[in-house]
Amino acid sequence: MELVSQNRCFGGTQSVYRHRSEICDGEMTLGLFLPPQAANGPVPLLWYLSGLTCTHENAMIKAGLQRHAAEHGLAVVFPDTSPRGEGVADDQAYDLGQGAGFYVNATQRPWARHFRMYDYIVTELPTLLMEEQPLNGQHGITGHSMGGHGALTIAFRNPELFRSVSAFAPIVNPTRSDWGRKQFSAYLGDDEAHWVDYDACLLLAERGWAGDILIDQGATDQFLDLLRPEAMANLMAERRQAGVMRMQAGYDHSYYFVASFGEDHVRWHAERLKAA
Ligand SMILES: N[C@@H](CCC(=O)N[C@@H](CSC=O)C(=O)NCC(=O)O)C(=O)O
Repeated sequence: MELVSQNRCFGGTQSVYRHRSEICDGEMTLGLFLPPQAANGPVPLLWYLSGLTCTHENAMIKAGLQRHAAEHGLAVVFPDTSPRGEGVADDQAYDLGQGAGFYVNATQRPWARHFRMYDYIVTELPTLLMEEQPLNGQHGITGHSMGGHGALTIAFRNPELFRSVSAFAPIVNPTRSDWGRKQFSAYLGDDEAHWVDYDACLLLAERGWAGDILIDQGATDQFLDLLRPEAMANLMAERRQAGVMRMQAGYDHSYYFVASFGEDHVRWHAERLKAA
């Protein structure tokens, strides 16, 4: 990975790297926070997947996770939300194409060549980070909105890699939402059988999750009808799934909401990754 920038941050370092991705067939950018503890030996890694319109930078500069990660000795990676560049397919809408990869492996033209964010997060980037950074192989995953959808679906499908999971205002049931149906149709085609692997509610119903789950959701989020938190709440109750789902009074969908509950999420992951 090529270092783009590095800043001292809460006794650790906040870096930005660029690297060639074989999976996405192009250049990808990411943020990586290393806590002060990483100077003394490998540390666990928390993955933060961002939402629609975000780059690697939004959460890195707005969520305030570094202070809590430094306290608990966790590294945090902030990947981009899609491949980018002039030769990469895009759409004029904010919720399709660049900045809106939905953490799937696209199978349809013109997306299939570059839009392979599921494999990028699950296979290529973990390998690269483990090779080059002081990480101990314990991974937790969280994310916001589209990134919350990514965190839940990726954890549920890869419990051997991701030991802890949480989400902020996730899209929990994209096969029943306009934040999902439009994108899955474009990226995966119209056969809905191919969408099942990317829907957190459908995956949890089919596979369960052996650990517990933390979800925070603003009760006055402007996108509640698209996020469908009630589908996950009902399912968790039906399945008797261990976890905590909190409807936070007065909070919207913004990074003010994420920053307000970031400390709880970092602690959640630290407790579970250190116990692993
Ligand atoms: N442009 C749209 C919505 C954009 C938006 O709210 N993006 C959120 C994530 S939404 C789900 O994935 C976000 O994180 N934005 C970046 C930020 O820094 O706030 C609109 O305006 O309606």
